[in-house]
Amino acid sequence: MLLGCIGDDFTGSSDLANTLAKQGMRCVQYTGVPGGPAVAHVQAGVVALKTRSIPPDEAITQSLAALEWLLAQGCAQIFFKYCSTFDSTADGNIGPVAEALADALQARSVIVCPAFPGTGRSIYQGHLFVNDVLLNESGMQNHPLTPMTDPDIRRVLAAQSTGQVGHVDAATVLSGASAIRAQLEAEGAAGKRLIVVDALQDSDLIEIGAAAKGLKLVTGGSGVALGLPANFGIDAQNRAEWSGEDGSYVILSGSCSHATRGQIAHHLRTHAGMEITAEMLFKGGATPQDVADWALKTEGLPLVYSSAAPDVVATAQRTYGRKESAQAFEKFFADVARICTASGVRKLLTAGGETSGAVVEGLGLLQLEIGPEIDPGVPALRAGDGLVLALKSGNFGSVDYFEKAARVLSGAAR
Ligand SMILES: Nc1ncnc2c1ncn2[C@@H]1O[C@H](COP(=O)(O)OP(=O)(O)OP(=O)(O)O)[C@@H](O)[C@H]1O
Ligand SMILES: O=C(O)[C@@H](O)C(=O)CO
Repeated sequence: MLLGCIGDDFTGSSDLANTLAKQGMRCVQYTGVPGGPAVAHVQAGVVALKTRSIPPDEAITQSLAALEWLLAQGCAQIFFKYCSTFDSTADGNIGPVAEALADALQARSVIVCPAFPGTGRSIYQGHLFVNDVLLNESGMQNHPLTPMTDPDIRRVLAAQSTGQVGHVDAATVLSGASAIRAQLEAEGAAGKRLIVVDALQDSDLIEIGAAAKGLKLVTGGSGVALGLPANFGIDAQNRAEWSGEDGSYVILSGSCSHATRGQIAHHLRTHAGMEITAEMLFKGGATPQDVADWALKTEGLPLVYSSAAPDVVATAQRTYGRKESAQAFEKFFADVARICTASGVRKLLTAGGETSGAVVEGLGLLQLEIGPEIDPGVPALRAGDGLVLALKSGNFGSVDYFEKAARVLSGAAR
């Protein structure tokens, strides 16, 4: 294994694996830290954790365990993947985990670059934009678990780190890989170990990737991984073969993100859907078995969703608790997925990082092979014979994403 990756959620991990696979790396996504060695042909291993919104000390412990396993597989470079909207709580976990990994690897200059221009996320003067608005005006200020209210990534990171935060500005990035590397070294030498790097477009990320050659630790969104495979001499033309599955589908969405809600509204115009509310979970009204039975007997692309507008989510959180309601929905979706796959569903689409993590863990899927891209940041995945999946990050995908994903999972073109 050449490149070892640690993802703080499951959809984000498949987003990273998608980028690496598109750049020709033979890549596998693991659910948590594997119990044994990786098979020999894997060039990039992505250990998917569910550490984005748990207490920082637990996130550090899990991330260091992943690091230990990846180093034992021979990885020369470690990549810590977090969200392109820098999703974090007030305490972390991006800063605490990045610092713990940097300590363990004795890394002096660590890139921090959440940019993903393909999905509209760019960084200019340390500020994160989503398309043409700042992060705190993008809808992310209403996220159920990690509301983002400050667009200055340097300030957000400094508040959750022990050390000072450095910066490589856009003008330096536009000057190319050597200038970026020189500024990274200078910031590191000045004691600023975590260094926010501006990036506006893919060509910036390729230069940042080239500047990262030989660095022990790189952190960011999937975009900054674009330039890393070339450092290992990987040919971008290498692509794994993909064949889909026959059989029925189920779509499960616990994502309350803006893009997902638009995709759901679009999908419900032509497909059947069942909404799950907090009241149904906490006061009774639908069991996972009832819902799975409905999905199993519904033709086409049945959608089960709890996705709701920010005021509905806020009311549920006030009434039942933020953590309690999140966990109740996640467990519910994992149970529905278990019943559906045990009853013959072969194609599973999930929306939302936490939701997808709960489903993949609930199904006990240990590793996922990476198939073709459905939409930027979302690959088709194979969990072994008879089950293919697509794990969609909340804000990813076009408005007709669910139908497109269904086509790719069945082996057709997008
Ligand atoms: N109606 C609801 N009320 C309260 N909480 C909800 C509701 N529906 C879902 N949730 C919870 O909100 C959280 C949504 O997070 P999730 O990561 O799944 O989606 P997302 O934030 O859109 O995706 P991503 O992290 O990929 O951007 C989950 O923990 C889910 O259980
Ligand atoms: O980087 C992103 O935006 C996604 O891969 C993700 O992590 C969302 O959960």
